[in-house]
Amino acid sequence: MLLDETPLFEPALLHGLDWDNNNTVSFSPPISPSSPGEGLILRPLCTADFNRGFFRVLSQLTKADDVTPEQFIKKFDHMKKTGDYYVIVVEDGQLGQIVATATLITEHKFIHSCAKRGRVEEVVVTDACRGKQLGKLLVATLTLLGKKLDCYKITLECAPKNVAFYEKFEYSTSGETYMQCRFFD
Ligand SMILES: CC(=O)SCCNC(=O)CCNC(=O)[C@H](O)C(C)(C)COP(=O)(O)OP(=O)(O)OC[C@H]1O[C@@H](n2cnc3c(N)ncnc32)[C@H](O)[C@@H]1OP(=O)(O)O
Repeated sequence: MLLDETPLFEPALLHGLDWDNNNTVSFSPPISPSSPGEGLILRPLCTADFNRGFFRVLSQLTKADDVTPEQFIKKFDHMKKTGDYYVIVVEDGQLGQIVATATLITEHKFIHSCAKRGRVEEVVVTDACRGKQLGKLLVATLTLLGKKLDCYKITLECAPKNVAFYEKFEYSTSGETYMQCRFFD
C-alpha cells in the first residue's frame, strides 16, 4: 500500500487561475489559492492525505469514516484516470493536517454543443477553522476553475441554511426541484 504525494490533478491549474481579474468575491484580509493564509497550503488532494485527517474533515459533512487505505487508493486512482475530479484541500502545514476540502466534478454532455457541466460537492471546513474565509476561498477557487475548464454551468445541492453562503458566488436557485432516490446512507 503506497500513500504518496502525487496530486490528483495538475497543481498549476490552481495557481494559474487569474484570481486578481476574475474572482468576484471579496476577502478581508486578502487571501488567494496561492496565499490561503499563514501556514496554510491550498492544493490538489494526494493519497498521503489519508493520514492527514482527510476523512476526519469529510466526516463533519456526512458518513465518511469507514474507508480503508486500499479503498481510498483505488478510488483515487480511478478519479485521477478519468481526469474529471478536482478535489482540493487546505493543509495546515505546521500541524500536517487537512483543515478543509471541496470537490469540482466535470460531467460530459452532448447538449450545449457537447459542453461540460461542473458540480461542486463536499465543501467542508473543519469546525475549528470555520469563519476564517476558507469555505469562501474553496468555492471561489472551484468556481473559477470550472469556468477555466469551459464548463457551461456549475451546479450544487445544499441545505437551505447554506443557500446564503453560495449566493455570495452568484449561485442562485433556479426554480427547479432537487430530487433523489436514495439506496443507502
Ligand atoms: C455543495 C456542498 O458541499 S453543501 C455542504 C456545505 N458544507 C457543510 O454544510 C459542512 C459544514 N459547514 C462548513 O464546513 C462551513 O460552515 C461552510 C463550508 C458552509 C462555510 O465555511 P467557512 O469557512 O466557515 O465560511 P467562511 O469563513 O468562508 O464564510 C464566508 C462568508 O460566508 C458566510 N457564511 C458562512 N457560513 C454560512 C452559512 N451557512 N450561511 C450563510 N452564510 C455563511 C460568513 O458569514 C462569511 O460572510 P462574509 O464574507 O460576508 O464575512
